[in-house]
Amino acid sequence: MCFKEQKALQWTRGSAFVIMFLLVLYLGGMIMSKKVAVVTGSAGGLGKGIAERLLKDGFSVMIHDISQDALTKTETELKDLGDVASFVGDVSKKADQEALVAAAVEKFGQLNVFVNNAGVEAVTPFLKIDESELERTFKINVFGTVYGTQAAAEQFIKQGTPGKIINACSIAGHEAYEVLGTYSASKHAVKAFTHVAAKELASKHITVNAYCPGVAKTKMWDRIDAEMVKADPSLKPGEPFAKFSGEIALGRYETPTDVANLVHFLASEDSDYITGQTILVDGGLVYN
Ligand SMILES: NC(=O)C1=CN([C@@H]2O[C@H](COP(=O)(O)OP(=O)(O)OC[C@H]3O[C@@H](n4cnc5c(N)ncnc54)[C@H](O)[C@@H]3O)[C@@H](O)[C@H]2O)C=CC1
Ligand SMILES: CC(=O)C(C)=O
Repeated sequence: MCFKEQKALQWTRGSAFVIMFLLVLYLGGMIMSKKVAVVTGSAGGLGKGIAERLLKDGFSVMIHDISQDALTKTETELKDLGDVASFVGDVSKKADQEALVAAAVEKFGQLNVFVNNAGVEAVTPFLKIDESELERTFKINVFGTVYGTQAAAEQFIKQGTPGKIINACSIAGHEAYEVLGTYSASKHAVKAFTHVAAKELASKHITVNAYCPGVAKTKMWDRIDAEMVKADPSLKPGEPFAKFSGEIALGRYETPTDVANLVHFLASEDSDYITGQTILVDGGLVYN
């Protein structure tokens, strides 16, 4: 090979190396710049709707639930929408929440949004509320929200990036409803923790807000309806749901999409100047 040919070969090799290097940098940047969201309790109901919307928004999403079977089914359903992975855990256990954040970071490289969606209802006349109901409801709805917020905030601080925490509150966090005393109290506690976490974490560029749905026809409301009928035998199945949703000004019950539209906004840069807010998304039911 003559000197000219050797030079040309060297030049070609050098250029190929530079192009490969730039490509790796570009693809790496693309992967790292893709924002990552975790949604707890997202095997079904409102959480699944939120996960679906965030995937469509371009987030990589770690879905999560206590129910392995439901979670696997949902992951399969969502996988054509984008980067989705799943993690089984119990929000009421601090170690599970830390493991959830670690799994999201290991899978997708970072964390940007954490949605404390998982929650349970409790339907009992006040005089019959017992220790096990108080413990279960507060452990999942309140301890779960605190542990999720702590685990996510620790990760944002470690990354040195801003972050967004979005909690599931409820109309029951603004009003208190008969036979929903324990549930209402737990959602009032979620509201209080949303306020205080927003105040304490603002200096770290972490925002904390909540969505407060009204009456959505998920499995939760199917159970509430059944329990309300049990508590008042004069009611027929479907009547409690019809009574609650009949009071909605916009004339229809809520869908997961209605809730996901608000969470989409709270997860986006458009909400960067909003923190400590518990926003009603109820079609016109509670006004404050
Ligand atoms: N459905 C409604 O009308 C309203 C719901 N909300 C709130 O929205 C959130 C979602 O509600 P829905 O989708 O209706 O409930 P849902 O009962 O239909 O779904 C909740 C999901 O959370 C999971 N989950 C329950 N306990 C868990 C735990 N310890 N750890 C991990 N996952 C757990 C369940 O397996 C389920 O997949 C809840 O926080 C609820 O309180 C608030 C207002 C109204
Ligand atoms: C389920 C719920 O959040 C209610 C009844 O307010």
